[in-house]
Amino acid sequence: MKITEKLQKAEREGRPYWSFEFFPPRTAQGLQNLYDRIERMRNLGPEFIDITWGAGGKNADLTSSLVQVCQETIGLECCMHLCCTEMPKEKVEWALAQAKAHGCQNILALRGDPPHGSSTWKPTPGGFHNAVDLVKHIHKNYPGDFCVAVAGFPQGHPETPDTPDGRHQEMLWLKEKVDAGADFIFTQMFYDTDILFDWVRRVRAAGITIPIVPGIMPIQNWEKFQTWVKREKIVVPPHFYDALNPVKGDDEKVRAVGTKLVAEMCRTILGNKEAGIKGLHIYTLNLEKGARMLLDELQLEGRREQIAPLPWRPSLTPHRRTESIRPIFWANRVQSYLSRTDDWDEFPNGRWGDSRSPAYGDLDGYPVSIGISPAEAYSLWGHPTTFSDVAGLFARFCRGELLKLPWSSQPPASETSVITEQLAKMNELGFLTINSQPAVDGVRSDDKVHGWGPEGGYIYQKAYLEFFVSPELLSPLIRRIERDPRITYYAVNRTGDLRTNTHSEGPNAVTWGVFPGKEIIQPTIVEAVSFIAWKDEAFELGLQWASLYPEDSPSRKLIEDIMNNSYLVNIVANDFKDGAGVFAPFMLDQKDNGNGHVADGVVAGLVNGVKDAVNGLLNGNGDSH
Ligand SMILES: Cc1cc2nc3c(=O)[nH]c(=O)nc-3n(C[C@H](O)[C@H](O)[C@H](O)COP(=O)(O)OP(=O)(O)OC[C@H]3O[C@@H](n4cnc5c(N)ncnc54)[C@H](O)[C@@H]3O)c2cc1C
Ligand SMILES: NC(=O)c1ccc[n+]([C@@H]2O[C@H](COP(=O)([O-])OP(=O)(O)OC[C@H]3O[C@@H](n4cnc5c(N)ncnc54)[C@H](O)[C@@H]3O)[C@@H](O)[C@H]2O)c1
Repeated sequence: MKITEKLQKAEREGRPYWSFEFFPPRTAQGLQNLYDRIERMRNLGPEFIDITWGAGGKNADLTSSLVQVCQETIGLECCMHLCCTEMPKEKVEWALAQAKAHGCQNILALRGDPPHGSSTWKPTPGGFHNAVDLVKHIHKNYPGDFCVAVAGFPQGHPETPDTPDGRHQEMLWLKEKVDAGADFIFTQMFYDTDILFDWVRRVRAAGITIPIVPGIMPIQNWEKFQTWVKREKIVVPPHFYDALNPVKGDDEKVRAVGTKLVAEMCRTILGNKEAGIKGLHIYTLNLEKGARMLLDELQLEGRREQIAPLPWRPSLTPHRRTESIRPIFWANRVQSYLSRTDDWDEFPNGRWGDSRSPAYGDLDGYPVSIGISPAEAYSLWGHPTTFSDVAGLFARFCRGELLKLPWSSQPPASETSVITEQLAKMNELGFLTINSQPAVDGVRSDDKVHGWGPEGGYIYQKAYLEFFVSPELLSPLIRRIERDPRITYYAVNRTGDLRTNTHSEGPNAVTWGVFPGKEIIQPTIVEAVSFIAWKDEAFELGLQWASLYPEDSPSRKLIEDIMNNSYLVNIVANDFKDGAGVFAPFMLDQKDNGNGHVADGVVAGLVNGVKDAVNGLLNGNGDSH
């Protein structure tokens, strides 16, 4: 069924509607778990769901098969996102034909963000320039088959100048999409309803009468909230921060307070007669609880009553087909570990979660983006021309003298202060760090530096380091790491050459908390699958940094070379009682005695940033066998 018909029906019945957005998960296990989650979330009564389109057609197969399963098997009306980025017409044809074959009658026609490795959008030869071209193409080639939605930006599109002329021009382009046959508008996320209402007024004044469906991003935890707000440059009203700042260290409280704030925002939207908005589109980020809590808080009319329970049938997830009793008791506790609760991956969402979670890689529905203009990059990082210039930037960041790196959008966390000098030295030695945590052996959960989670608990961490390094420095480092059985590592280059000394594919918990009356909470893990999924993003960010410099410039070439040649490495010092152990293989303070220690003057040489000298020395005498 077309979404416009569903919206008209809800309006005739005088009830609000809501819908959910999901993205194709990054890992196979995440996908399997998402099917079960969507099936459960069907009971929250969404009028329809939509599935995002991976940047540049990446995961196009996955978007298409998610649409198929949701439409045909789970029985939810789907809207498939479709972008123009890196999509020649044949690929667009394929996607539309598949959607039609799967019974999907709704497409969100988008231009898409710039392709991988580029900070500006360029059309693909033989493809489309703007969303409007896609809208026209769909109606011309599939007359009557699809209801077509388009995107609208209450705060203005980031590429449009924020001036009266810019805003006027953007409205004309939105009107052009509508005149080309768009049936309704999904908005970008926002938290300021005044901005939304002002935009709706301008949309209506421009003669656009089609329904507007506002995009609502629940506040799931502090990190995600911050990431999205910064990434999309979303204006947040001061009362949001007044309420969230005091609880930002406790994810459970952030979600509770955030739910109330967002619910109040939704009530304001639905209650504004002039705007005439009748429903909400919830960006779930593939998580269940935020959407559920928001709908519970809103108590919208028609919630639950309208939903007939699904008849029991085997799970869509193959390894759960043998489970015979659902949903409360499971046949086999170990096998059903993941589904013991519907929110096993919700709290607290750690630095990087469990790759089995459908929510793993939640930025992946959208293109990876460094989110920085060339001008900002030059002012932050200048124009590096030697490896030591780059290493110097990393070292300065670790010492708190630089606000951002392409991989680190915020200054180092306070917990990093205890290892600042070691990190800075590592960078000067050629190990470009992008992530770290010190070891922690049972500090209280309300500790100002290392604490997190509910009151009355204790926190533990294994020391962790993640960095880029040249193959020349990697080999001796690995030999030194392998002398200490307490240290595990993964190293992978851009093309996927993986080295590790781990013997298990399963997760290695690196942060865990013990709290009164709860299971152990293990928010941060290291494991091969998520590391491999993450490495694409890590290298991509570096290449985007390079692309901010003009073609053929020394800075672009230098950073591209580093990304193309380096390995991304993570190491875990599993003995969390030995805080210094993680730095031992780097021999930050030692002198060479010809027996496995760095040669006299090498540190000084490295500090001066003479990369070739470093590599030569470490290869020649810095490493022993
Ligand atoms: C609800 C929503 C869902 C999204 N889902 C996805 C997704 O699944 N996958 C993904 O990769 N991205 C997604 N995005 C991001 C989106 O692709 C980007 O924000 C993109 O930059 C804009 O897409 P658009 O369809 O609005 O493009 P367009 O309407 O083509 O606009 C792009 C830019 O060009 C300007 N413009 C518009 N028409 C013209 C014209 N005729 N001539 C010249 N300039 C013009 C606009 O003002 C704007 O600055 C989504 C965004 C929203 C709001
Ligand atoms: N290994 C994996 O499987 C995997 C998967 C996904 C993401 N990640 C990592 O997770 C990060 C995103 O999580 P986050 O938002 O918690 O990260 P973050 O940028 O907030 O940093 C996490 C910790 O690393 C420290 N840190 C930040 N930049 C650093 C740097 N340049 N050098 C040394 N330490 C630094 C911070 O002080 C903080 O303690 C990514 O940057 C990536 O490194 C890893």
